[in-house]
Amino acid sequence: MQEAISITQISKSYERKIALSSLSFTVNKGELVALIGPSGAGKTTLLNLLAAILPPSQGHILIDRQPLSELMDHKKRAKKIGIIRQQFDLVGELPVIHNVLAGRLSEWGIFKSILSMLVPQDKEYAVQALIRVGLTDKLYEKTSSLSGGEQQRVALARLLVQSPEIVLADEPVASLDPARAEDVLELLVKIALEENQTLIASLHSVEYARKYFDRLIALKDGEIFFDLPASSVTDDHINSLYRLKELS
Ligand SMILES: Nc1ncnc2c1ncn2[C@@H]1O[C@H](COP(=O)(O)OP(=O)(O)OP(=O)(O)O)[C@@H](O)[C@H]1O
Repeated sequence: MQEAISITQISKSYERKIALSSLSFTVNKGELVALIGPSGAGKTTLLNLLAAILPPSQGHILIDRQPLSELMDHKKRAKKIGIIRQQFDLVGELPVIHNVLAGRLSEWGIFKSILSMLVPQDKEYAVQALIRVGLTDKLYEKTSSLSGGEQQRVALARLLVQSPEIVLADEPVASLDPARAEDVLELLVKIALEENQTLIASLHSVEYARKYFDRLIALKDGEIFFDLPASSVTDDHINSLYRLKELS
């Protein structure tokens, strides 16, 4: 098994708050990992460290055995790591095509990026991606006029166009109703499998985590509470993970 991500003794503090405390684990290429745990456990912080949005206070992160801190070239990093979030990170005022093509920005120079705002460049990438997420007829629609589920599909299409090796998803379906949430999550996992991507997603739904992912890493109070294959996770594990302090 080839290693995609390796973290060693990672800690992160915000002023005096310790958000993550001495975490170590590795993730192999192509693994589907769900991060679960109560609110405030440190899931977003961990994903932000892996995306190099935040620096760790201590410890090392390796991506493909290279220090993440050395992966600073924007284009190279975009090919390695993509991120999708609950709030979609789309520009609502722009037509769908521009938001999808934003996944190509790291490939383009400044001139092509500006030109694309007038005449969309590499349009075929966007068309193909939108076909794969089931939004063929929405190319020129204003993004904010789409439903939440459709907007998250636009974000998935943008990720398809970016085509990173590792996808970090921070609560990707938290703002959707249950039926749409499951649809979008199923699509995210399907794309990861088809593209041979490594996927790490934080999820509030333990049910979806067990159903769609290979491995569950549970965080509690900034530490790993368990790290198990999805098939080995029992109701007792879940109950003690979410049990309130005063009851435990
Ligand atoms: N910018 C910040 N400044 C100070 N404390 C922070 C900051 N961001 C997060 N924290 C704290 O760090 C801890 C971990 O937060 P984090 O957002 O990573 O948890 P989470 O597991 O993603 O929670 P949720 O499921 O509610 O999104 C929490 O106690 C939080 O209050």
